[in-house]
Amino acid sequence: MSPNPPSSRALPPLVRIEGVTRRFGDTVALDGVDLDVRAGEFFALLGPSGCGKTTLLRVLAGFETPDSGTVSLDGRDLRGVPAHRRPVNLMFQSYALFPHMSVEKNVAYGLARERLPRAEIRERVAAVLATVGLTAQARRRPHQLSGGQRQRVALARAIVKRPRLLLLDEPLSALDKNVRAEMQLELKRLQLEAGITFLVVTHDQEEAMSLADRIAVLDRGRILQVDTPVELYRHPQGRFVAGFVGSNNIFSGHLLPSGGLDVPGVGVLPAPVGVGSAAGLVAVAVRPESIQVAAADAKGGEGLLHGTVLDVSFHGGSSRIAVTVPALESPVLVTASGPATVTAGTPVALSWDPSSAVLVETEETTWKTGGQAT
Ligand SMILES: Nc1ncnc2c1ncn2[C@@H]1O[C@H](COP(=O)(O)OP(=O)(O)OP(=O)(O)O)[C@@H](O)[C@H]1O
Repeated sequence: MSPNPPSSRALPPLVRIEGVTRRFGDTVALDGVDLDVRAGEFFALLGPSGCGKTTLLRVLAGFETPDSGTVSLDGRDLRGVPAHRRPVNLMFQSYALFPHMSVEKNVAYGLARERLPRAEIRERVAAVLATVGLTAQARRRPHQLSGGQRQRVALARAIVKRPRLLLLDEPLSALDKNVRAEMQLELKRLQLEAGITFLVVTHDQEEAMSLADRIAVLDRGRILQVDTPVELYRHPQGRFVAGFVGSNNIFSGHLLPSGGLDVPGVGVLPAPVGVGSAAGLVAVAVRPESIQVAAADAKGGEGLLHGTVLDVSFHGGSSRIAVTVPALESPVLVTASGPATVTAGTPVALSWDPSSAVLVETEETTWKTGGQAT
């Protein structure tokens, strides 16, 4: 069930970020960022290391002041509102638990500082510990807990204050892979139950895809695209997003008026249809699962990409095949369902439906995305 029913889309955003820029010396950490986050949304900021994700969270939390631009929450300008007076909570990467305090004391800490009545604190802490499944561990200290349990304590501590907005900086990065998958589900459940808007920062695209209702992709302090996971995957705007969100094969060439993409040294490949003509070099992306692989002696040669299997790996439900193609810098990646029928060293021909190819860059758009290689 979507926590963000269509009717809520008409509401004004919970968070509105307009033209926010933050520089550190010569580094432009945030470069004119505009972003709206809706109430009740699970929103992810996704981007490579150093793109400005943490700085944006710190601006929202009130730990960082933008050089220019504004941030408002529920329509209220946050300029001049100190961090502790914002209805916002930031959960740190390291969880920052007090080692000498029990789980329940860690969770109660923020409420005690607000001088709430003891009975209310006890009640709220007990309720939130039950929500995160830590009632039995209430008396333990952080070092007596597993990584996943520590993460739950940090979440409990953030949720118990009932913020309007919870900011999570790489919340699952300290956990190993299996626990991470479990905690992703847990985070989603908690978000729905607590009814709090979550803004999570991650450099892990799979994590962003599985958690978020919408994702903003950042690179070098700029937002490149804001969309649902499905839209980002299907319609990436630009080469960077195409290469960063899910794996992709990107071919550079010229679109032919008769159809097809003429890739220098390779030949004419199936290209997207209905994109009109674009002068100059363009980049076309084809997802690994859209590519069919066949033995190289398959009939015909038109629109086929010939290469040699470099590597095959089996992942349970699917296989990943890497194919080297002379004149292309990186191997072409193919995902086949089930075990692969080809082995390393086999000459193969690759093909795909033109409709599965997406035009992600033209010379006109290159400057907007910075034209990064992926
Ligand atoms: N206090 C600071 N002083 C100087 N430079 C800073 C400061 N904080 C951040 N930066 C720089 O600003 C840029 C953005 O940093 P930020 O921490 O926001 O990136 P990030 O996307 O969160 O990266 P990561 O995923 O590695 O945490 C980086 O180049 C970083 O070195």
